Amino acid sequence: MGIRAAVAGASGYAGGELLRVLAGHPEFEIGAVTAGSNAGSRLGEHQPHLRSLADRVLDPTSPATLAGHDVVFFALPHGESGPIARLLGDETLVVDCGADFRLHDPDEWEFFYNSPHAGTWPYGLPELPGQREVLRRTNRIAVPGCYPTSVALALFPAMMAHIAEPDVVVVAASGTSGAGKGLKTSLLGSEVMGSVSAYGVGGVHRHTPEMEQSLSAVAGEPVTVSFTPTLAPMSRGILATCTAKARPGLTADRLRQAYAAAYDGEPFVELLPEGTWPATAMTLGANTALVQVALDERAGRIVAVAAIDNLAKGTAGGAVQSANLALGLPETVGLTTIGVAP
Ligand SMILES: NC(=O)C1=CN([C@@H]2O[C@H](COP(=O)(O)OP(=O)(O)OC[C@H]3O[C@@H](n4cnc5c(N)ncnc54)[C@H](OP(=O)(O)O)[C@@H]3O)[C@@H](O)[C@H]2O)C=CC1
Ligand SMILES: CC(=O)N[C@@H](CCC(=O)OP(=O)(O)O)C(=O)O
Repeated sequence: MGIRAAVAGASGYAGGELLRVLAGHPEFEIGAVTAGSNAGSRLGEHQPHLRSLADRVLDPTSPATLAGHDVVFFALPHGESGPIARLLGDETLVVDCGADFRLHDPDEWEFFYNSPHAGTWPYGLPELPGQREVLRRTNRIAVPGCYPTSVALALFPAMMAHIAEPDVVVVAASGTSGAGKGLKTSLLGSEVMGSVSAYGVGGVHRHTPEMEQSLSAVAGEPVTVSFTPTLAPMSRGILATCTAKARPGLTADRLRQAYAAAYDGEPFVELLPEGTWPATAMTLGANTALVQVALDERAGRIVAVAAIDNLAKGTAGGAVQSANLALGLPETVGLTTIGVAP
């Protein structure tokens, strides 16, 4: 008998990707699959690509339907997981793909999410210094946001090596699945196709404090991030272009050495060969983050670029990677670096 896992929010994009990963994972057995307004319907109506699970019926999302599992993955809108998670016992590993438990500072939470802070759980990004050990000893995991995953992986080596000033500019492009399944006019095919647009401009996007939290912890000093998200006409993928002023005397060799050292032996993050730049298409369907870095000597800035699949390393793959650690399994089991193309 495998590790029994429930997925709350199974009709959504993140829930669907969790089920795709779990269905191919040798240690997991899929238990309850739950939803909100779509409870009572067949999973196959919402996730037609998950053929072997098509006849499963979605239960309502409640402590009763989620009880009795070894692991519960939440893929609900933020604000929805906290009240239910509190009622699950310590014997259950709870992994929240939503934002509820990511931030340490309650004031930052209230400012960006306009609701009371639910609390803080260990952050599910094993690549951050010391985080793997934290995740091996926890029964609660806050999965990072998709943009913050890409930005932390692009910049933490520079912050850790103290070769970058703590003042960062990020422009990142996301595919439309990042916004979830909810219908929004700006996400209609006719609006998105053939155009790239900025949104959440001017320090108002809720992922900004999460990026600052990770980078500040690694740098050992407050790091400010000016973040501009953009929406690109693709269904999956994030390409984050991040720059920070270089500390005096930094050389291109020293910069590359810092990144090579940080990612040596990492199973899911690859520093690409010099001259090759990440593209979202290189990561689709894989739990991979691809990183490249250069020193812009004219401007005196470090330029780091990361590509991920927002639903894979950016959500479900990252969630399973962290859950593997918390369950004492090999970190890589059930996850792949082999993507799909075109
Ligand atoms: N999409 C992405 O790239 C990423 C998403 N995440 C996070 O994952 C979570 C889910 O996102 P995503 O899959 O994109 O969103 P979707 O809108 O695609 O799916 C939301 C899911 O939550 C269910 N749901 C909605 N409201 C309620 C409720 N009140 N009670 C119970 N269930 C409810 C929906 O069920 P129903 O169909 O019945 O409405 C659906 O299953 C979010 O917190 C998001 O921030 C994190 C990183 C990246
Ligand atoms: C394209 C798009 O709209 N992206 C979403 C990313 C949010 C996401 O999924 O992250 P959370 O887990 O923090 O909700 C946005 O900018 O709000």
